Amino acid sequence: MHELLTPEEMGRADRLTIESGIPGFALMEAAGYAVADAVANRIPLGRRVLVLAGPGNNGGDGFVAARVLADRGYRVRLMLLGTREVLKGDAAIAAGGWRGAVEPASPDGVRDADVIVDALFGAGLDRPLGGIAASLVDAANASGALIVAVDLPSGISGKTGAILGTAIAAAITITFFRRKPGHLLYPGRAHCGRVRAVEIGISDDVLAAIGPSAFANAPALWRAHWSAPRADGHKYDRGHAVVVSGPAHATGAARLAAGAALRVGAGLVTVAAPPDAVAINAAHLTAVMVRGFEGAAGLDSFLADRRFNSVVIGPGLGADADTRALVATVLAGERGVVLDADALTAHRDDPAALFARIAGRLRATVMTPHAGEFARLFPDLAADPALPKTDRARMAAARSGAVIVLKGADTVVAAPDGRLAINENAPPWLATAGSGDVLSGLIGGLVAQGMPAFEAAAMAVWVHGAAGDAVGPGLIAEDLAPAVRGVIAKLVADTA
Ligand SMILES: NC(=O)C1=CN([C@@H]2O[C@H](COP(=O)(O)OP(=O)(O)OC[C@H]3O[C@@H](n4cnc5c(N)ncnc54)[C@H](O)[C@@H]3O)[C@@H](O)[C@H]2O)[C@@H](O)CC1
Ligand SMILES: [K+]
Repeated sequence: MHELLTPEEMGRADRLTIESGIPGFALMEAAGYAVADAVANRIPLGRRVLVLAGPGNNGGDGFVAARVLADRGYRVRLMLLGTREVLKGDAAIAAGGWRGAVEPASPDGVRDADVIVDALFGAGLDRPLGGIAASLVDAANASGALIVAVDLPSGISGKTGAILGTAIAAAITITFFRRKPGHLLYPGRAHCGRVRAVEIGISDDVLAAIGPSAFANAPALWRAHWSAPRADGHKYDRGHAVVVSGPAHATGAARLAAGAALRVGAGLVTVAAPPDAVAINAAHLTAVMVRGFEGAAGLDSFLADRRFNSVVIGPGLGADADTRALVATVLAGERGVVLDADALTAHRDDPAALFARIAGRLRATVMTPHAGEFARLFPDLAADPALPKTDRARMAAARSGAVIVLKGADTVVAAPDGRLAINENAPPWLATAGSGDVLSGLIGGLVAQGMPAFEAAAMAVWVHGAAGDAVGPGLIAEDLAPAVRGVIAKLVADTA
């Protein structure tokens, strides 16, 4: 159930199902029943329900839910946005089954309800809410009633999670078949409350025919590409990750990354340090090894050892020409590379030169920008307000040839081939100094173990979120690597 469908893909799922012989109204009935069940599961019989129905099929679902809830003994009122004549097709049939009064839309009438069923707009929302629709939404939000949204909170784009005008703040959202990107992307996510995707009679064959390319970031997406150590295994089977350290005054980031790479299962991890930073790194590290190198030429001979199979570079380095030279050296080798922080910012004046180096590579390349770093490398994509975060990440991946981890509360991982994962397990405690260094180390550790770039990046983002969740309030970056242990243990147990 980790596949996501855009509203457009969901419309295709609907059409393919209807073409296969299932009437559209059967889908609407199933949808309306599921909404009624969601209300009935939480609210005692006899309570007051107000259904806000819109002019399209989302409103049709609302009519069905109203009928079912009234039949079950709830006191149901229904308010319609527009006149009955606007209802077409299945929505008109659904309205025909509703025996109660149809109240005209009026914000003043949005009161005296324990529950509001928001069936104003779903997948068909195509412009910002204004006028009476916006007033109804604002009145519902202010009413204090528990709001159950049908498919999407009205005003939220299912494709992008953007608020179009104003939007319902739901406690529960019942969506159909599969979730939509707008349920996972902010600000939409914050408006959905708890989201449940329910079956309404669309078959998995339809899913296969559509071939979704966006997914919620869950173990099902990458678990098959990661394995626990073999019983007869050896540390040399688990890869050797390298993390490049900054100078003496900026070494902590590399150690955070190195510790994370080791915890997530790399067999060996070495911090490659400039001469002035060897001693300080060595003083702080135990299982992680330290070796010195001097300049790009020094790093090049260091990396001549083919057993190193991933390199994390950027944290603590400084956004300057020396860093660009080190990055060029690292990218010239045939091993997985994670570019983070200053390795990205150092290329702000000529991102195309960086992308040209990545283009020729055969091995995994992952870039992990936060929004600011992203804007430095992809200023046009960042500045285009019409592009949702998903499209920005996808276009950046296609342009650069790297897997892009566009970080944030709803981190998006995009592959150059268009595959996309939206992460949803990161707690706000992760927004703290050094947290990103840990993430780049996790990716480097997984790439060292032989995982492909997209799967490694998605798994690392998920492990990072789960570790952050395990630590909880008061989290500092140093807590994350130790917490990875429990996350991996649970992953192994769950999929044993
Ligand atoms: N696609 C499917 O598989 C199924 C869809 N169903 C329901 O159908 C919904 C989609 O139905 P529709 O495509 O009719 O779309 P909606 O019911 O979401 O809305 C479409 C109507 O709203 C109008 N509209 C859009 N934005 C507006 C705005 N800002 N202000 C005023 N009017 C606006 C449109 O002109 C159109 O009349 C889904 O969200 C879901 O609830 C369900 O019945 C079950 C099956
Ligand atoms: K809705």
